[in-house]
Amino acid sequence: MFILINLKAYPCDPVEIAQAADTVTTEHDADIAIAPQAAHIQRVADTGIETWAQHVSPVEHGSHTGSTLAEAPADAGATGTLLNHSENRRTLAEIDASLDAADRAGLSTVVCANNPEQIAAATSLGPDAVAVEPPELIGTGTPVSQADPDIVRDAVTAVERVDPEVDVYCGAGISTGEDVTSAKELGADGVLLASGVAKADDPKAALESLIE
Ligand SMILES: O=C(CO)COP(=O)(O)O
Repeated sequence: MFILINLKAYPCDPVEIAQAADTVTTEHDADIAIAPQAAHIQRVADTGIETWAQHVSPVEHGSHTGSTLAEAPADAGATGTLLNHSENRRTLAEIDASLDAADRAGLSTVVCANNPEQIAAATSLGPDAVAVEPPELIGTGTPVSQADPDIVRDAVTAVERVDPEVDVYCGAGISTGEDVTSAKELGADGVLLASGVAKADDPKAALESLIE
């Protein structure tokens, strides 16, 4: 199971979390990546942990002040990017153009979506993976795999119908190894989480509990 940890804009130490994730990854042969703030990508990537951007803009080189050109996080060491997170929703046209930008920069892609219908639409754009995250469960500590298992099952079915090559992740409220196992049993290839690690008093212990 791939475990992608989105640090959002939480007041955490991204390098401390990255170092802990790198240690846990090595000690337990786990598959963990960290998505920090854009300005922290280089320092996080320098720890050796797989590093992702939280978003890249749907632009090429040019007059795009304030945008995140896909090549910038890639140059800083990122190998993938989230797109269309629930807290950063984009139009279908923008997601499509951001996917082109990520491809151009050699970044892997996960397109987030609220429900199986949006997951089907996102899958049709050809990302590497999609992630279903019901917004009402984000940050609650109540795992989607427990509160709404059908949304995960239906997302998996939707992806199989549109493009079985695309991986399916789920997220919202995930914080324990049990949650990760439940997600796997529902057919997910990975999980996306944030507060369970970014807000933990002991991020290393939180990471270890995820892969138990
Ligand atoms: O939005 C999320 C990951 O991108 C999920 O957040 P929580 O893990 O805090 O529920």
